[in-house]
Amino acid sequence: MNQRFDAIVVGAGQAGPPLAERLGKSGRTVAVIERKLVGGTCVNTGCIPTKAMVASAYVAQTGRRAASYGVLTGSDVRVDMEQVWTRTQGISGRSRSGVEKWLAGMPNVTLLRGHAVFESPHALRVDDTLIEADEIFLNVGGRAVIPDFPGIDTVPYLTNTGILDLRELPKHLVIVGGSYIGLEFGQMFRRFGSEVSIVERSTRLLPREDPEVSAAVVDILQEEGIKLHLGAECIELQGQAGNVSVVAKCADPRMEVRGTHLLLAVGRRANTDSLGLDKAGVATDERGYITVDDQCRTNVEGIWALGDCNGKGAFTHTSYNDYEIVAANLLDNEPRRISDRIAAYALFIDPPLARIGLTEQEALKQGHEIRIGVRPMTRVGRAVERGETLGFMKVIVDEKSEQLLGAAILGVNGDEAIHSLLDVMYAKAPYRTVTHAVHIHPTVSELLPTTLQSLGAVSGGG
Ligand SMILES: Cc1cc2nc3c(=O)[nH]c(=O)nc-3n(C[C@H](O)[C@H](O)[C@H](O)COP(=O)(O)OP(=O)(O)OC[C@H]3O[C@@H](n4cnc5c(N)ncnc54)[C@H](O)[C@@H]3O)c2cc1C
Ligand SMILES: NC(=O)c1ccc[n+]([C@@H]2O[C@H](COP(=O)([O-])OP(=O)(O)OC[C@H]3O[C@@H](n4cnc5c(N)ncnc54)[C@H](O)[C@@H]3O)[C@@H](O)[C@H]2O)c1
Repeated sequence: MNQRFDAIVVGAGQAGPPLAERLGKSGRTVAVIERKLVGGTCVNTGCIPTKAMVASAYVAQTGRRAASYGVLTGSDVRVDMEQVWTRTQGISGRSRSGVEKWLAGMPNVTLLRGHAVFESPHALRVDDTLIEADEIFLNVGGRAVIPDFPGIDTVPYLTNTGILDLRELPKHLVIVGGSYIGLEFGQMFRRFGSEVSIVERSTRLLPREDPEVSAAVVDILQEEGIKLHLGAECIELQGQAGNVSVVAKCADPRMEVRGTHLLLAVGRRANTDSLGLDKAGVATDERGYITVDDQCRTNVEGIWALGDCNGKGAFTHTSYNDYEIVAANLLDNEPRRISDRIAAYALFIDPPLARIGLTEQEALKQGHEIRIGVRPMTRVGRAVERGETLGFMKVIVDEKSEQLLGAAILGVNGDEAIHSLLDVMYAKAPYRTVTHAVHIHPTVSELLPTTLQSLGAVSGGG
């Protein structure tokens, strides 16, 4: 059977549905093809379920600290994983149904279920149906990398997907990978009551961040009893269900970490290997990401790639921004570009690490003359009042342009407060816009002007 549409969107993740709506409203007939769950990674196995679980973990931790606030709870804090699971699935499921209803109500849009594979540049096969269109938008996302560690075929492991199905608390969770996924799950399960060990190849956690950020995150996690094993080279897996071992053979000294459950969190890869891209002539890079220009256009006329699969971002907000860029260029005659985007992300441990723009290391490497302002959260009134004083704020300013180059807030409410700096960066306004602004007392944001008034000496440039 053959079906023809004006446009096809492959994948109903973060960019596909809003783009389908805009295309449908423009009068085009649109097919959205989804092989699994509408909403993609974020809604079903990523941001939404993990942040729901992080919330449960936060309450558990606050419960343990209750007495220090003068609140008497009367018994030890215990976590019922079955109830955490039910709550998490409820939040994720309601979000998915919302996207399903939204798609069903879109004018000119048809949702087709199945795995899409190219047969030619403008035709995709879904089971026994050939679907054709002049315009094709790929929003196929990614999945967890499964590393080829010796033992991987015999030792049971979890990824970000399987760990969400746990209904009982692991006694000892061993995590390979000390970045976003490893650290968010690591702290969360520690707070639920598991022993947690994190095994990381690099000699420091979050190696892309400035060293003092990595060091402060180490302190936060170790303080909660998480065991960190850094510099873990040449990993080999051993054991069976309930008794797993991660051995780092080249570490000096050789490391062996035993536990009951194993989570692999060593990165993501694009879902481009089963898409038949060769039949369409669509180019990918050496890691399998679809090559795109500044407007998400591939090398083939009439084919675009948006979201995680193009390798230009790895977050929900970057995927959504790709939709905005494609819609602006195609439908609104507005030349929006990926390169206009400022790096922004948060790691949702507690306290969160929020990051925008350049790190200090990146700014220096790019030859900027910079000035740095730092303020510990112990000197932020709101943090003191809340009894959550871990972390610090750091701002990086370009000496010549007087513009903000980047910032990090590792601290309570940092994930919200950082946006006032991000908006000033988008406005390309001088940093004094912030120092002259009057912020609300008592908030974390209130101390951002003060931090910018205390910039240190100039460094770099030469
Ligand atoms: C554990 C975890 C936590 C995360 N937390 C955050 C967070 O807090 N904040 C944040 O910004 N980001 C977070 N992310 C990242 C975020 O989830 C992704 O960046 C985002 O979901 C990418 O969206 P996307 O639209 O590119 O792809 P996806 O959401 O992955 O959607 C792609 C869709 O395409 C479908 N598909 C793939 N191939 C085909 C095919 N051939 N035919 C038909 N359908 C196909 C898939 O089934 C999927 O539904 C997290 C990720 C993980 C794994
Ligand atoms: N808060 C958020 O926004 C959020 C949360 C979770 C995930 N995500 C997204 O998911 C993506 C994937 O996250 P991730 O944490 O799996 O990957 P990542 O690429 O961020 O980090 C992988 C980590 O595993 C380590 N590693 C790689 N190979 C290893 C090996 N052989 N042995 C030991 N350690 C090894 C790396 O050094 C690195 O620290 C992120 O890039 C992010 O975009 C975002």
